[in-house]
Amino acid sequence: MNQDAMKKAAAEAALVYVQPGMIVGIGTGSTANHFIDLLAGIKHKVEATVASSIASANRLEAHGFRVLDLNEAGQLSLYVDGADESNEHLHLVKGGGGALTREKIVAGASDKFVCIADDSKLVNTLGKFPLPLEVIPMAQALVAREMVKLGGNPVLRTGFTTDNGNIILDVHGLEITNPVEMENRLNQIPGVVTNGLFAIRPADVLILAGANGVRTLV
Ligand SMILES: O=C[C@H](O)[C@H](O)[C@H](O)COP(=O)(O)O
Repeated sequence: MNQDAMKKAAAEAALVYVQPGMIVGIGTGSTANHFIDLLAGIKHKVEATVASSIASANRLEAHGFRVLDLNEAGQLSLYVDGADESNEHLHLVKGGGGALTREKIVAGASDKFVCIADDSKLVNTLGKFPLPLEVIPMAQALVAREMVKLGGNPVLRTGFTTDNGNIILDVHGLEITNPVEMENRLNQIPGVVTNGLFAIRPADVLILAGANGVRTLV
């Protein structure tokens, strides 16, 4: 099974969390795209969706789903999304696709966060995948200096603007031994809109697909 087939298998296993009449929060990225396409097969169960990016909203609408504004939808029962890394505590690094801010908002408004991934994403210590920060453009240099002080190497994601009109700094080489402490610390830096650590609000369920099948961590 190749990596994309594993992503699809993880997405398929998440369908059981969709109950009739739900408004489902939907993530962003290639694994979330598989989930959207598979969800279309049980569209009758889904009352509506809330998307974490313009790209996912477009894909959902192309399948004929109703896509609501989060303020209109209120608290959601379920959010399904991929990740770039997870540890065994279901602390995540996200934002490889640049959608981290809206993802963190929708995850924060959801009772259950089901993360779907191929099993290469499970790591002992987070941080091998460069940590994305969404940054207000005028704070780029300030935030970059703060990252160097923390031992990181910030790299501007060139030619990329987030759905919120901001830039992304990908921070290489950060040692993330305490993800909750690091997430809190990065949240204090002026100009950082969101950091890609999802540790204060981790996933509730992690579905991992590998060569030997699918397993679930809770
Ligand atoms: O901003 C993007 C998201 O956090 C994605 O969920 C993450 O990058 C994983 O993407 P993929 O499913 O394409 O591996």
